[in-house]
Amino acid sequence: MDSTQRPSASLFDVFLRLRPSPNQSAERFLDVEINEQDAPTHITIKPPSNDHRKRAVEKFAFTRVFEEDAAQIDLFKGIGVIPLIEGVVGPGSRSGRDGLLATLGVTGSGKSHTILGSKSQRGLTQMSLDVLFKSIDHQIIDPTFTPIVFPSIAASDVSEAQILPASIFLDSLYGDGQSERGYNSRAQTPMPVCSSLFKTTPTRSRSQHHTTCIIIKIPNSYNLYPRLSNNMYARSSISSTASTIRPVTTLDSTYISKKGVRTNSSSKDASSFISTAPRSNRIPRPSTLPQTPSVNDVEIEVDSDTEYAIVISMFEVYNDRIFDLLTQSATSGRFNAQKRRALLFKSTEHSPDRKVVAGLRKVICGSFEEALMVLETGLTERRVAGTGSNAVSSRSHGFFNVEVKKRRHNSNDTWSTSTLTIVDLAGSERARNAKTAGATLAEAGKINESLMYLGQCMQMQSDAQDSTKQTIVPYRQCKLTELLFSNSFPSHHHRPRDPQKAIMIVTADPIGDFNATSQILRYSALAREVTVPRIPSYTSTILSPSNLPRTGRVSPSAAEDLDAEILRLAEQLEIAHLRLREEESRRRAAEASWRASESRLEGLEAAVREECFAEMDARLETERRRWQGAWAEETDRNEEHIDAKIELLSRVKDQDEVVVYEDREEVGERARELEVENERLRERVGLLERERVNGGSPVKRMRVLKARKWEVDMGGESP
Ligand SMILES: Nc1ncnc2c1ncn2[C@@H]1O[C@H](COP(=O)(O)OP(=O)(O)OP(=O)(O)O)[C@@H](O)[C@H]1O
Repeated sequence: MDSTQRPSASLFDVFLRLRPSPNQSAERFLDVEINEQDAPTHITIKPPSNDHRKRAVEKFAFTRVFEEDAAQIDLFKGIGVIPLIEGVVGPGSRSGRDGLLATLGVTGSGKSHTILGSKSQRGLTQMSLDVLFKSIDHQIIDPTFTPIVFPSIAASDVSEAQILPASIFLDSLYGDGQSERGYNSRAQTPMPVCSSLFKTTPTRSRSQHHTTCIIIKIPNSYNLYPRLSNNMYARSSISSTASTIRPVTTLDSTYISKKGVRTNSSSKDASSFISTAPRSNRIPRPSTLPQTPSVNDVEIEVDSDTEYAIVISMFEVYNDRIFDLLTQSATSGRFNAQKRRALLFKSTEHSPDRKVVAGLRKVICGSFEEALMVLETGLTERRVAGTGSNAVSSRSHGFFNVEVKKRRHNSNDTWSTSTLTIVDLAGSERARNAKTAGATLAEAGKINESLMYLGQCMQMQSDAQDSTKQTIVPYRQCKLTELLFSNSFPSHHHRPRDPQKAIMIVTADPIGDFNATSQILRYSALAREVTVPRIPSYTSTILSPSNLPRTGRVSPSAAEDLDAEILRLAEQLEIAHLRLREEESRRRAAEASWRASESRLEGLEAAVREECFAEMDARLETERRRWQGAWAEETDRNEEHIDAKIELLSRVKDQDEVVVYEDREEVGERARELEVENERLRERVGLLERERVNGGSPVKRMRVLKARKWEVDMGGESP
């Protein structure tokens, strides 16, 4: 069992992180196999001693195992997050490659701690953002300072999103004068001092490009904050001429979102979401968030001739439905799932080859602080409810998307986009342990179901190791697996793209729930092995009649042997159970992929039918036209024939008498005359024919041409 022998096309690098336990004396069911030369990659699990039914020892292989003493920074540097960010940024002038970083584990095992950090420690998300912003600091384009770029950034979005700069987004939620001053100082557009309505003011972006934006004085009756009003008008000016600029209340989705595409939320005008936004004290303050571990020593390669824009969006998958985390008034502290509108994961007009979450609100962040505030805002919105297993348990799968847009410096090129997606999965749990009830129990059911599907998909990865067969990953079974895997395979569309690079961190508590943990390890590990301690079989000897005393009682030594045999049989039974469960999960996966293939076949059949019908229709039409042409030709010929007959008859009728020649010479003379006459008439017919073709009625001309064309099509010679 070697974790390094993974298939080259493996979907995830899988790392295991063990959670430290405050209770050092508790019995561990999980042990790490120490590797003298290298970092550990294997663990074994043994059922706890109080569980008498099971004795099988299972061994699992991971890309790397991080023990309890591993710090956040060890994870950050040890699992390949830095290459992942580099990939997304796209070193040099290369375009980026999407990256996915996710955590998986039993509830309370440390997923959120790893990915989002704690009160004192940053998580992988914050460290990734820090490295990203630090690396592109001087090349980042912020529409607050460079409003002219806003339309091009918005136009590069393919997901019918509602895009807005962070300053507007944050002000709309927290704009009661309590925003972080550090943040405000960046967004402070000069107050209008002009007496006229419009004034052009040169502004300077962080990257030192001179731009001009229009500052407009807004009447206070709009109940907006002056700074916000100015910002918004500055943005309005991008797409409007002075004469068409409308009051702030009419700033609408046609400006904010991509051309003409309106989402539910974006159909509200800006003032409505601003004026209804609650004014809360709970504004996230970057300065109070943890500053450690520091990633100042981490550098990634960026192209100096490139400018970047960072667009952040967040959503959660709750009960198999997708909800935007940046649309609700996060600071309200209340949550009303009824009011939230689920979003679709679908192909859009601008993204026909790839499904995207359509209609999200996306925020352009010009700085690390802004990104942190947006992240905190989304996290507040995320559904969090206390359960028996974990006091602050994630009840949904949270997705944090960082889109890195890049284009040549100072150019009008379109932006290319790569996305780093960070996922904090909800934890699996046993309802019995979690003591959940009602809606929370139903949530747990959905969470476990989606994780089961995820498990099936991941198991394909370890199965692919043993077989040379191409495995089909049944990822279309639920939203979660669709979102995680739909980008995992190479695109054969006209715009080929690399599959995403993905990292999965499995978190486990070595003294936690054995059953739940072992289940997750089984499907997430890159390889697995089951062993049972061998006990010789005494059954035949013990139970042989010669060994049984005549009294019918079993001697103490025979009883011990019997116990051992029962134990051995119980272990074999346990292994059989394990294998059965595995087979069942394989069967489910096979059924799912069978269903997926069936639906694909149905699609193919429909497409082929469609094609056949279209071809048949086209042929019928050609045949009909050909027949029509032939019919018209025939009619013309008949008409001519009848005309000729009539002419002949009328000529005969014009002759008063019929002359009978008896002299042979006279007959010959007359025959020659008739031949000459005949020749003359032929010439005349030819002349008339040509006239008819050149100067006849257009309809007749068409008929003749069609008939000739048909003769040519049918292999005849053109005249
Ligand atoms: N490596 C660690 N070091 C220190 N504390 C940790 C570690 N991992 C987890 N914890 C602590 O354990 C508790 C539970 O962790 P966390 O909330 O991250 O679990 P979770 O897996 O995200 O749970 P859920 O799925 O229910 O959201 C938290 O108080 C967290 O601080």
